[in-house]
Amino acid sequence: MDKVFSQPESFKKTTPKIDHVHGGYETFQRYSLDVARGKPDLNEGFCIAPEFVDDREKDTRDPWPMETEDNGLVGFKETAREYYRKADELGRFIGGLIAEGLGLPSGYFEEYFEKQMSHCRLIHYYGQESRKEQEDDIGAGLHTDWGLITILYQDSVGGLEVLDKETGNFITVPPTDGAYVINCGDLLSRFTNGVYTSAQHRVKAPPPGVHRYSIPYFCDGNPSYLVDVLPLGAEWKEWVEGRRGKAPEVEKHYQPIKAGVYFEGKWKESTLPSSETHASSIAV
Ligand SMILES: O=C(O)CCC(=O)C(=O)O
Ligand SMILES: [Fe+2]
Repeated sequence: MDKVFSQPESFKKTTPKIDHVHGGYETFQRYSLDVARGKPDLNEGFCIAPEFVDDREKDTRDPWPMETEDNGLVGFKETAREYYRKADELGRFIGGLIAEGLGLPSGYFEEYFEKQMSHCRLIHYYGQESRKEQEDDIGAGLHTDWGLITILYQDSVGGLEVLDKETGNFITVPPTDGAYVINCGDLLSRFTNGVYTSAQHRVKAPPPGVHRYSIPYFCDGNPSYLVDVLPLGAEWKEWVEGRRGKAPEVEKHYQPIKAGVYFEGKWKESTLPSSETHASSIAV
């Protein structure tokens, strides 16, 4: 992954991410996941979207960066595609387990996963060497993930923390060899009427000179899928399995929303206008 990010800026910008749908290179400090904090996150990314993997959109543009012996990227596309597909499979499998755990048929979330708009981000965190390290240097601001679940790989540097809502303390999520972190996202929370909560988490920036890499795969669902609160209560299981009849009345904490609409809204609120805008504010 370091090979991707060590390319010259001009090269990285040949495949820019331009909107919430497509993938591509995301410049340093593009996002500010903690909207209230309002400071840019100290990371850059490369976002792999469906069109990078299955040519679904029949876009003639090759979204992948050029691979040459000189730039060391030969094999990047193939490896990244393979990773995306495997993560997608794992997400569906875990989705099946979650459905079963909720007393639903294991295929309950299949329609959600069908042609889903998943994004896999390769993330590179780094502190700014020109600046003194600051206590509040944040690699990724406090946030919840947006989709059903996230499958997160992190390297051995550490820095991921989850907020304990009861105490207000942060709990570190140490890197564990051979293990993924699975996050429950906002849409799973909405499906379960808040019974499952999407935990707030953040990433502390590594100290100057240290580089951290992670790969979250976000199961963000089919954009047209209407996410609605599963009807909880005694009749719940029966109603969902039969998919018929009127759902038992429950007090919904969330209104139905299309997965794509939710995702677009969250992306827009977390994205800064452009890295250039912020370059001036952090240069001092
Ligand atoms: O890099 C990490 O460990 C977590 C990243 C994350 O939370 C996110 O991108 O949503
Ligand atoms: Fe996250």
